[in-house]
Amino acid sequence: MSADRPAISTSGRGPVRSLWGYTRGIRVVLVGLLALDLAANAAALIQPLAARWVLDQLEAHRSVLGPALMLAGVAAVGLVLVGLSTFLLERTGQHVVRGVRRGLVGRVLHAEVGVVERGAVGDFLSRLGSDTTLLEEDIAGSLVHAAASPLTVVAALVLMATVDQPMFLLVVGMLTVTTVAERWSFRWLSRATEDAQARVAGMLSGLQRALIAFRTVKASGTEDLEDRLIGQEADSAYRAGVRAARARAILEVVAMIAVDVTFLVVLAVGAARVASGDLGLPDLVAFLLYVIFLRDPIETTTVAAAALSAGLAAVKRIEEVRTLPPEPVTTHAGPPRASAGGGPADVRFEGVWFGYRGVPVLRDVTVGMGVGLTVLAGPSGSGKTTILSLIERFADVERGRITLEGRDLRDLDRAELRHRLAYVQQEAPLLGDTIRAAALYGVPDPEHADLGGALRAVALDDWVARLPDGLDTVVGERGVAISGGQRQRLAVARALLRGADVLLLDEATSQLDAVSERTLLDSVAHQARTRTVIAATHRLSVAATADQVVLLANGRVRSIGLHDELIRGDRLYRELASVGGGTGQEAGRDIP
Ligand SMILES: Nc1ncnc2c1ncn2[C@@H]1O[C@H](COP(=O)(O)OP(=O)(O)OP(=O)(O)O)[C@@H](O)[C@H]1O
Repeated sequence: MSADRPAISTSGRGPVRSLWGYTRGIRVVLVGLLALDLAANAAALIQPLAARWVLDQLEAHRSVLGPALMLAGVAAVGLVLVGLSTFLLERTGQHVVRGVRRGLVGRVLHAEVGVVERGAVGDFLSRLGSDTTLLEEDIAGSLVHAAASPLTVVAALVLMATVDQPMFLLVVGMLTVTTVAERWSFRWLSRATEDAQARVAGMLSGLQRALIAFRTVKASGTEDLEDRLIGQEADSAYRAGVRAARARAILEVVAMIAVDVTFLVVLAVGAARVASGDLGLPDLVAFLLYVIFLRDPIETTTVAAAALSAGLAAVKRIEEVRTLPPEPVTTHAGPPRASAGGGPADVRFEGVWFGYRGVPVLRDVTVGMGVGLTVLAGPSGSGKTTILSLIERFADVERGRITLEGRDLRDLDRAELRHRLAYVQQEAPLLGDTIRAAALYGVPDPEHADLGGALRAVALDDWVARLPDGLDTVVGERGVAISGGQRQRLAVARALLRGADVLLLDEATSQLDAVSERTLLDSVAHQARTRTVIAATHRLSVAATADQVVLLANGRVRSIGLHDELIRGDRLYRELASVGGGTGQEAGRDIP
């Protein structure tokens, strides 16, 4: 199969709205956390006033014990509140991210086959991993702080206004200039973060591609080439990361300069006003303490806003996966006619047309496939796998219809349909870490499944018996510890155990030796006595025992008949049988 892989399309919703959407269900908690954060900040806000009280008491030669105790008490309460709110914020962030991650996994697994196959796997992984990690920092660090800290700044400003209005206006002016300057850095930061995340995704996709084809990479001596290509993505991610770090550093420095310059200006202006008698010394000290106090919420606001803009870049990428369309649900699906294992199920294609993104692949295909073995033959690219995919409803036909027992597949619930089918895909990947788990994967009633019988049917029983751990032998997620032929046979065993009415085999014997293939074909033939077995293959040895052979060429049904009939009557088939497989669509065009 071939497939070009365009990037995952962008979603229409703005990232801020999406981020807000993630907090559904915990908004009350967030409000509580905001209150906690504000209480912690309020405790800090009281301190300058308490300090002024201490100074006033000193000036008036009165006892400072009361105000001093209050100062210490407020500081202690403030510290406890800060610790509590930091922990609860982190926990809430983790909670939100868990929900987003689970949602993403569900989305990808329930999306349409075509949509997922067009996206690069590494890209999905990076969105699930590093993008959601950024989001976690974002939620914990910014949502609440970004709301609480500006409020604290406003409260500090209000208190400043009560102390001295001219100096209050001075502080407001300086903060306004700072905010405008910071906006530039935010944009810069957001772009750089988005770029860095996309590069990390590119790096993961590249590595994943190279690891899947690891032996080919080794055999082709292209380790250095792959190293360079993947390394380039890592370099680009580094450069984007540095740009983001620069923007973040500038932001923080701008914020700190603003506070420091404001402090100096307030000190100079305030000292002049104290000298002229317009301002009392305790007022100036309280005012200066407020300016120093501002450093913290301003820094927090800046860091939170920086995390927010970085997080929003991640949200954008997360949303692109979260909005993947799921496989459409058949709302008008009626009750199933028979359950899996319930007997004969014929599949009919009636004038079926289908293509991938506008390029026709199947053209007016009409064929019936009932109980027995149907072999789909034809040159490479003639549409054999596509026929199996359409039966599984990985995609729907464009024109015509496919029926199962007379009912249009589009009228059947997908899950119900797939329950009645068993499919062995070309690469026969194994899911499950042991032989037992791999063979029972997706089997409806694993406790009562005849595992031994299925392994015998595919001639794996002797091999398994010789293994020290038998059925519990670990074969690895991708079955790398076993040979290609054994993997195929295990995949067929799994399909047999599903007890489905229709068995779909895509090149399921391509890696088997003649003896193993014979054994497997006998099992298939046995299955075909009561079931519909449809096998796409280049190995026309399979076709010799078939009840019918459907020869495809250029997406059309060229001939239907028994193997011997086609050998006698079709030159293309004869050629395919003699060379053991087609070499391309050309064969279909050249031979009349
Ligand atoms: N996901 C896809 N996106 C775009 N084109 C595709 C996709 N899958 C298959 N095709 C194209 O459709 C045509 C038929 O492919 P298909 O895999 O059905 O052929 P096949 O007969 O099974 O080939 P083979 O024997 O080589 O496995 C090919 O030209 C292929 O490039």
